Amino acid sequence: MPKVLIADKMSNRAVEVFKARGVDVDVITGLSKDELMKIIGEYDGLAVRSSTRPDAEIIGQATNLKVIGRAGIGVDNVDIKSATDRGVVVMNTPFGNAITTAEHAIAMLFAAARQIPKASERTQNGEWPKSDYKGTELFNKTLGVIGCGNIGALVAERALGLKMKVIAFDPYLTEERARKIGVEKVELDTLFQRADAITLHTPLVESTKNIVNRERLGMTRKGLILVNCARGGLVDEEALKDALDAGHVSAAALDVFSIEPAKEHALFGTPGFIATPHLGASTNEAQENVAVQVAEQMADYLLTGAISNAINTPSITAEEAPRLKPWVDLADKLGTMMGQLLHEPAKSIQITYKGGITQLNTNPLSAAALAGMLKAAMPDVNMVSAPVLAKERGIELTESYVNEAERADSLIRITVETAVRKFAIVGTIYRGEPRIVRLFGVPMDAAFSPSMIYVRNDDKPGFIGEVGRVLGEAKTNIATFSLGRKKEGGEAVCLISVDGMVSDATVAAIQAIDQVKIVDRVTL
Ligand SMILES: NC(=O)C1=CN([C@@H]2O[C@H](COP(=O)(O)OP(=O)(O)OC[C@H]3O[C@@H](n4cnc5c(N)ncnc54)[C@H](O)[C@@H]3O)[C@@H](O)[C@H]2O)C=CC1
Ligand SMILES: O=C(O)CCC(=O)C(=O)O
Repeated sequence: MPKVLIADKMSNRAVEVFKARGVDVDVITGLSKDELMKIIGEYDGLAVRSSTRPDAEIIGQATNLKVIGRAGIGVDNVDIKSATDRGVVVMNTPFGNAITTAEHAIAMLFAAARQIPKASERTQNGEWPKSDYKGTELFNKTLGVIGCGNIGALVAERALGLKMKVIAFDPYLTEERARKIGVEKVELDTLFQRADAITLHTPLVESTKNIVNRERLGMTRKGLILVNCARGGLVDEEALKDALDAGHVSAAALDVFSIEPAKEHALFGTPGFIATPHLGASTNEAQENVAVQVAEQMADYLLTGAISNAINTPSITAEEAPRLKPWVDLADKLGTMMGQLLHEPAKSIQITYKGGITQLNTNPLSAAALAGMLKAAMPDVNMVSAPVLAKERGIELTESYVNEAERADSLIRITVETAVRKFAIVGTIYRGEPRIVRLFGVPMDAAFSPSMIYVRNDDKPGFIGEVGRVLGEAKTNIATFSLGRKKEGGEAVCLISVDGMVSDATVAAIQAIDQVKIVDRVTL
């Protein structure tokens, strides 16, 4: 039974889902990095929010880990590269807390426009400071949305409902989508120049770091309201403090900070400044949504191989997973065989899908073939890490699709090119079993088995008897013997399944047989 650690506080619904699905689950929150490193090796899955930060060192100790699930959207607390290199799937829950976070941004906008927190505090202190708080009406004002994805679009829709004008900057926002949401797509500087209020909804990446900086704040209208419920680091906090102190920015509401938890900050106490402690996703509804979703996704993956909302590998739906399984297995076996028979580095790999299989999601099959091929040199590679590792090693992957397949309903052909040769292996599934139907240009029909001997020989009499003699003398039992040849008397290929692997001496004895050109061992 797979075992999962929930390392951050999340709704107990996650535990209920894991248990109901047959996944063993421990909830241990507040662990130090050292404590987590000591126990992470026991777990197949790690579920986190934002406090736990699975970095390269933690992932390095996670010898059984298959999946990290983020109950939320931002995965900036997870070292995705280390996870990918170790073949660990990283998944998030992209929609479960989006509405709640959009509502928080709108709440922050109102709170900033009317300075509600300070007015409330002073009223409750008995001051009745009515004349100190003349706010800003939002009606008819222009809201600039930076990042118009899930949450940005939800904020835009709500602001339109408040009868604000909404302009948006997002390099990936199409005119069509902008029209559908009802926003005007503008350039970044235009947004800074035209907006009465700006709200941020991008991830923190190189292009968004300090996207609100001193220069851009200088372009804005006097009295600007700024809201950030996305990520700390999007706003240059020092420049914001100066703009608030100068009265150029009238109010700013931050839910997120460049360093969290932000227990002390230069902005604290600045007039017009409002802070919440990264509460964007903190509602019962959102927390239940993300907890249930992350537990279901992780359980699906651990129990069935279905992958949803993964950041670092293609998705496989729950319906697809069982249909793909035999083909993933075939692709892995073909790739593994190829990897063991190649004796020089691959430059490129071409995978051709033929027949009915072209209707399936072939991304996982290509990843499995690559993983199989790389396994000879990198035993820990898997479907998640293989595409990245292949790319890093300069191996070019191309995929092609042919509607018709010869001699079978569906075929997978893997062709690998090295500096000196080009090899191809073709396989199919017949009656539920993976089979090799062509090996290096020679038609054959062979099953895969854990130990195989591959021989390339001249098609001349006496060969089979000689191989039988060598293996008999080595006390090696032959399970199956498959032969194929291009033409009578031409080049032939032979795959022999044996019980247990043969020794170097046996390989040398086969190599010494007259007709033999090449002998190799394949272990699956
Ligand atoms: N405060 C909180 O508790 C929460 C914060 N978040 C954060 O909110 C942010 C937005 O989340 P979603 O809308 O779900 O993400 P999303 O991926 O749906 O949208 C992000 C948008 O930013 C855009 N973008 C990327 N680079 C950009 C750039 N240089 N300039 C402008 N736009 C750019 C993308 O095209 C995309 O449309 C994320 O950083 C997420 O981590 C999400 C949930 C809760
Ligand atoms: O889990 C949380 O409270 C933070 C949510 C968040 O920032 C996210 O989902 O990106």
